[in-house]
Amino acid sequence: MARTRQVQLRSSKVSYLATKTKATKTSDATKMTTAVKTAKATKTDKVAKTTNPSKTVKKLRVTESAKHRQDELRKSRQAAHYAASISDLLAAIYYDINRVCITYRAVRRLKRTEFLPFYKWQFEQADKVVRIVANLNVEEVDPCNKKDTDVVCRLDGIDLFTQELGWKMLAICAFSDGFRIMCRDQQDIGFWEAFIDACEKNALSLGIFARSRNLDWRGLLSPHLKSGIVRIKNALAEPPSKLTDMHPHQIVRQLDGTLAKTHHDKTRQINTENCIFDPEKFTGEDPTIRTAEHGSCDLCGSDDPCDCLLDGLAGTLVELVEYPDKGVGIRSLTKFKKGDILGEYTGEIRPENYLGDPVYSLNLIHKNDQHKSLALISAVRYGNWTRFISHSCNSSTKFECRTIGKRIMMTVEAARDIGMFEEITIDYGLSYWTGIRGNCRCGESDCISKEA
Ligand SMILES: C[S@@+](CC[C@H](N)C(=O)[O-])C[C@H]1O[C@@H](n2cnc3c(N)ncnc32)[C@H](O)[C@@H]1O
Repeated sequence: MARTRQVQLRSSKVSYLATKTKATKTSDATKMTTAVKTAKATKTDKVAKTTNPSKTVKKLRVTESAKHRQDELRKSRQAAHYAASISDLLAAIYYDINRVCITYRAVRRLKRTEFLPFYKWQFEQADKVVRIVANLNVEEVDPCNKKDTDVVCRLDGIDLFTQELGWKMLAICAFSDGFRIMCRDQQDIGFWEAFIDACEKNALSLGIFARSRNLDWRGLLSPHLKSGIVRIKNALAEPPSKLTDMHPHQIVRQLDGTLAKTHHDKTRQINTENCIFDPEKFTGEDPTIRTAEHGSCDLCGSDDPCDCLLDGLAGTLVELVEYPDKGVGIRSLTKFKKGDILGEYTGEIRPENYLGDPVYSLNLIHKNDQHKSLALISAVRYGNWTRFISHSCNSSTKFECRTIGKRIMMTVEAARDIGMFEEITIDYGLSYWTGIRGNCRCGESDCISKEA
């Protein structure tokens, strides 16, 4: 039986706890840093009083730019030092938020009330984090207040986080177990600084991720409207999202940071989780229906049609991003392992000689005969996120033909481990780049179009 595995995304708690940096500095250390900074500032003031003012301004500027450079250097060293833990933590945050949103949707839309206690608990925990930081900004609170030590004990990092990234980002991240564990345990302010930097770089991505999945971050902030904290008021003044009615895979973050709806030749592209068979568009039986000639199920091994389904979890942890020279592509918001099935390539089933979609169509091939094409899967109008994967001459995924449950399908599978925030790529095949579609711009050293 072919090696297959549904994606096994690691539990956020476990992955973060495994990499959590040991506490090295205490909050006293932070106070010390502040004291040193103050002492330095006082020293500078003294210098200003005893020397020529113009020289001093210059000197101060030089000192400032040197300090800025030093600061940048220190930050980049910190980032490199903590990179692995931070990328694990960010993966945990996306994973946790996604889980909360899936649960919320199950309760609200599917009336799956058994998930309500989990959602309520997550909301309460997130609420505690926001409340503690809000209290801190209104009045001094005892950071070791017994009541709340289970949620947040270290206020330096989380307060800095809120100052730098704002209340909306705090409310979004507060829904994550991984983030809350960090708030409770992480005493190293250097780690917090590097983490804040990484979050800042991905703030837009996190914001879109939360908004397009309907995360109720406003619900956490609105009780604090009366607190007088202006930045909370400002965060809530942001107009409510227009993205909530759209599937996350119909929204693209463009190079200039703006959002666009997916389209091709002025026609909107719609998300579909399954292939669409229309007898008016394909003569004969639906070629995606499993028959004996397609062998056993690749998930359970059964020789008869079974109830196995490919779960779509991997697809919920990717985002659509515009890449230079290539158009829309796919950015991973988690880590995948070699062999993971990332998703099914979906679209409308068309005959093999269909010429209406030269850009997105893929052959549905026979599992036991790679040269036999059963149909075309045309994804120009209907399809899922997999249709946006760019080509690379050194790709991270590959197409496979699979028998799963009652169907046969083309899947996208990890050909090697894929890192957090990496662009997911696939090999379109040599013939793709010989026609009207221009040259490959993957930039790999052995790119097929390099000489072109
Ligand atoms: C299946 S679509 C992928 C999604 C597409 N980028 C979009 O914006 O909808 C294939 C098209 O993407 C672009 N593309 C993908 N990979 C590319 C690459 N390595 N170099 C240049 N263009 C690429 C080309 O325009 C190609 O025809």
